[in-house]
Parts: sequence; structure tokens; C-alpha cells
Amino acid sequence: MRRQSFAKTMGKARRIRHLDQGVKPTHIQLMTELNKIRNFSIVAHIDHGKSTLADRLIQETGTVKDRDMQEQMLDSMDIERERGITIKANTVRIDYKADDGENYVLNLIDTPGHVDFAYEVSRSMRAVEGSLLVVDSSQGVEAQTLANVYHAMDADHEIVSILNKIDLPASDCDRVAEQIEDVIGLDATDAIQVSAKTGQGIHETLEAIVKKLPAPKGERNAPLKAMLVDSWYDAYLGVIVLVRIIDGVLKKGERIKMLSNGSVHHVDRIGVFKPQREEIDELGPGEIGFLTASIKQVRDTRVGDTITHEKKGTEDALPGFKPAQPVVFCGLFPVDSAEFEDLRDAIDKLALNDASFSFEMETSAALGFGFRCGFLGLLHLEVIRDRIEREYDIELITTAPSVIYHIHMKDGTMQELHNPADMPDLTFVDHMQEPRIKATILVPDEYLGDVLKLCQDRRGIQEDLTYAGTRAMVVYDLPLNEVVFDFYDRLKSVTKGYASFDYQMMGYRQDFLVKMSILVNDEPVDALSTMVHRDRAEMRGRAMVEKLKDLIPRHMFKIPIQAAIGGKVIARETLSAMRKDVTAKCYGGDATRKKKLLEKQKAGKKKMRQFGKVDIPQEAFISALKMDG
Ligand SMILES: Nc1nc2c(ncn2[C@@H]2O[C@H](COP(=O)(O)OP(=O)(O)OP(=O)(O)O)[C@@H](O)[C@H]2O)c(=O)[nH]1
Repeated sequence: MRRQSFAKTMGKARRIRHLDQGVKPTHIQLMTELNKIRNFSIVAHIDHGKSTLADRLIQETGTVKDRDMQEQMLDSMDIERERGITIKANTVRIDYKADDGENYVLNLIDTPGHVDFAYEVSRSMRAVEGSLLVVDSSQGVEAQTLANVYHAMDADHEIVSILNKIDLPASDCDRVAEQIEDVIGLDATDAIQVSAKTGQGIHETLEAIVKKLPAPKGERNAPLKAMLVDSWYDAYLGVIVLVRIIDGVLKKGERIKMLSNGSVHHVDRIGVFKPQREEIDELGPGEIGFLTASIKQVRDTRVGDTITHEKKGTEDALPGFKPAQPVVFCGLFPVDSAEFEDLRDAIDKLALNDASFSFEMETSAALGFGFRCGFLGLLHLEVIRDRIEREYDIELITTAPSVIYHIHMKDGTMQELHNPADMPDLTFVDHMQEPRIKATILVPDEYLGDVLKLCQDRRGIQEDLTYAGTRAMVVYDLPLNEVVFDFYDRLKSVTKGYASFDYQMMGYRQDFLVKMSILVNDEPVDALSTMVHRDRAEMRGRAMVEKLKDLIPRHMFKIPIQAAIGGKVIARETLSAMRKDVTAKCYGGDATRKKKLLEKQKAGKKKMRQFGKVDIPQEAFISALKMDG
């Protein structure tokens, strides 16, 4: 369920696309005055209509001719598919002749919608002055509506509220406007009623962008200061960098410098997206566009960095820059060890276009060669894993996702632990800390009890509980390690899909954590080691060995399955022996059936890994870690 809905979220084409191929440069000159520019983003919960609204704005302004619209969309989606799931912000420049007779340039930045990419959302918000807040008027405010609108408020945006999907019978604008006021605290008296489907309210939206959102400020004669908003890899042009010019002018042929690392590049192209790529000669203050500079790797371009001229540039970096930090780690191993090189290839290629994904080689006694990979969150992990399996056709074993623990040693030093297998000798450890999150959950009140129980079971501390009509908003302080595995799944299942969830990282706190090892036939299986809270270790250990007992097929001998902390066994099951000959029951000698069974057995084997003398099926690694509570 999680995978499906995520595929939908991410796979849905960001339809404001850069059609990168087959576009001739047109070399238009932009001389837009600051007061004729409006830069904005659209914030919304998933499926509330962000992409559809963006399409409509583009269509209404004739940015894309009606007859091209369909074709354009399809092209865009192909590129989306080609690039795979894009988790990047994109932009489109819309020329709009307003009712006041003036021509305006509206720059729309599309932001990623998922919690894992909160940092990128907050950065791209800083590149614009205003936001359209889109709320589905048949649904109301959701957790991501809140999270995203808070980013917009943090960036001091002027916000225009849009009540979308008014064509639906379930639409209730009064109720949703009230919710926007109560829950978010925004005045929704002037909220625009829109149907992105029929086009109703689109003209009013464009007028509101011009009238209500502020024009950017900037100084044309000041040293160049531009924000790196986004970047992605293009097979023809190398890395394309999306920039917002704050001050100064950026011209083709100039040499630029990235302030974070001092690297210098020669700008070979400058342009805008309409939404197809159009080359121009310069970008002035307030404008948003792209540059290319023969940059080879997305890793060399960091979102939020400040770009200036190599000579006579500014020294003054934009505040708040930090490189994206992975928070969840797991091991990826090929099921078939012969595919290790293919896996390396796939990971290299994916990393080229995703600066937030980190990896290093790892060897596991049980799983052989693989990679320890870092992700921005669990969904990011799923995207990468799915892509490796689907696009590169490599079957993977994924080890338990782990967060980064801080291990404070007795000698006063601190180590980051990314992999439970690397846990240092406890005699040298003073104490450990784990990352905590602040989770915001919105849920219809009939499911509230189940949500509270779930959070409580995951060592959560309730921080807030408020109501907006028949929906409750709960805020919990939770340990990230209790959330990384199957929290979304459980939340969805206990609320029948009606809850929405968002979180932010809160920092580290000390707790009593231990490493729990799993031994199968007296051999430790390193890929199944996990860090757990001491008070929950027995329960988790028991649950895991019981599950493994069901997941591991019987062998010709008895197999003990144990959970242990240090040398102490805390849970144990025994898998009894059986005859392995699956054809034994086919007396009578039906040769085809016998053959079929043997083939089936062989196919089953392919997905097993051998640990000592025991075959453990691939799904055991994931299933054993799922909690039922
Ligand atoms: N009836 C109706 N459906 C709409 C309207 N706007 C969008 N939709 C539908 O709602 C669904 C979600 O719309 P999207 O524009 O893809 O939503 P989104 O917010 O971009 O979603 P994500 O890309 O998943 O974040 C699609 O099936 C749209 O066709 C509207 O005004 N009326």
C-alpha cells in the first residue's frame, strides 16, 4: 500500500516539465522590470490538485498553445519516465497580460511534496515571495498542507488561498475556509474558489498572483548573488542548474563561483523554462532561470548554495545553507552475488542525479558484497530501491533501515553509528543518543484512539492534541527508529487510510538502547541485527524469532533461532527438522508433476541466502522486522 501510494505521488509526472530535447535556442532578451515579476510556489497536500492547477495556469496564459497541451504533457511525462521519479523542484516562466493592461512575468517553482524532502522545499520557498495554498474543498486541510504552508510562512510568503475541486458534489468551501482560518490561522475571506478541472476561477487566480503577491526586490548594479534552487543531470548538457537571481546580472560566458566550496565554472548557457527550454543572454535581479557550465555531477551543485562571479563577487552567502543529510541507512545487497558489479553501476548512475543519496561499499558475513546507503527518509529509500529493481532489474536484499545513533565513548569522543553491525565494544561506551522527530498527524476522531495507541507503543510522547471540526490533530515526539520501519503502513491500516502524517527532525536524546543480534543455527546473521530500546528488547526479540520460525523453511536438521543482547539470549524458537524431498508425496510417479515441483523448489532457492547450513528466504529480512503493534 505504501509503495503504491508513493509510486503515485512521485511517479505522477510533474507536468510542468522542461522539454530538454530538440529545442532550438531562441535568444530572447529579458529586460523585465522588478515590479512586473511575480515569483511563487504552490503548496498543497498530495492529490489536492497542485499539478492540475499549474497546468491550467500555463494553458490559460497561452504559455502552451491549447493544441499542443496534450502533446506537451505526454512529452513531459516521457521525460519524467526517462528520468525516473523526479524529486526535484521545477519551474516555469509564464507571460501574463493582466487586466490592468500590463505584461507580467510569473515564475512558478514546483516543489517536491513529500516530507523526506523538507529541506529542499524550504530552500525553494526562499527563492520566491509568495505561495498559492491549494486545499481540496471536498477534503480539507491535511498534514502536508500544514507542513508545506508552514515552510511558506517561515519564508515570509504572502499567501493566496485556493479552494480547489469546487466542481465536486462533496465540495464545501465554507467549511474548508473556516478550517484554513482555525487550523492554519490564515484569513480565508478572499479564498478563491477554483476548479482546476473545468478552469473555473483560473483567471481570478492569475489576477490574485499579480495583485496580492509582492514583486521581488533586488539591485541590478550590486555584485552578483544568486541562489542555487535546484539541479539535475541532463545527458546532453551535463548538469542544469536552476537559479534565482537576488542581486546583479548573470550573463552567458561569465565565470561563476559557488560560495560553499569555491569551485569556479564557465557559464555556457543561460535560459528559462516556458516550460520548454529557451536560451537567453542574461538573467537580472528577481528572475528565475537556468545555467549550464559543463558541470559533471549533481553532487557539485548544492541546493541553497550562493552563486556569484569569480571576480568582484559577493562574499556574503545566503543564510541557511546546509548540504542535505541522509537520516536513514540500510544495506542493499544483490540476491545473486554475481550481480554486484551491475548493482555498483546502477547505484553510481542514480547517485549522479541525486545529491542526497549517499553510499559506500559494505561487506556482510551473511550477504556478501553490497552497499550501505543513506537516504533522506524512508520513502526516498523506497524510490531508490524500486528503481534499482525495476529499471536495472537487480533483485535486492534490503537490510533493516537504521537511523544514525550517537555513541558517546568513555574517553569523551562521539561516534556516529550508521550500521548496528559496527557497534563498538560496550565496555568503552558511556551512553547513546537517538534521533527524535516531531510528528504531526491529522485524523478523523473515530480513529484517534488507535493512533494514540500506535504512537504510545512506539515510545511516543504526546505534545499536543487539538480538534478542527471532526478531525483531531495530534503532535507526538517520537524516536525516529520506531518510525523508519513500518509506521506509515501501520498508521494507514489503523485509520483505513484517513490519517495524514508529516514530521520534522528534532535532534538527539539519550536513551537506553542496545544492539539485538539474531542467531540462526547458532550463527549470528548480521543483516538482522537491530538497535532497540532495552525495555522493548524482549518483546521485539520474541516477535522476530517467532516470525523467522515461520519464514525459514524446515531443513533436514533442527534449527535454533535466537535473539540475543551481548551474550545473553532473550528469546528462542526451534524449527524442527523435516524431510526435504518435496517429491516424496508424489507417489505414483507422475513425472511432470515431479518435475514441476523440483523446478518450483529450484526457483524458491534462488531467492534464498545461505547462512552456515541454513537457507533463509529473502523476504525474511524485511518481514522479520515488521512489528505488529
Ligand atoms: N474534480 C476535480 N478533480 C481535480 C481537480 N483538480 C485536480 N483534480 C484531480 O485530482 C487528482 C490529483 O490532482 P493533481 O493535480 O495530480 O494533484 P497534486 O496535488 O499535484 O498531486 P501530487 O502530484 O500527487 O502531489 C487528479 O486526478 C486530478 O485530475 C478539480 O478541480 N476537480
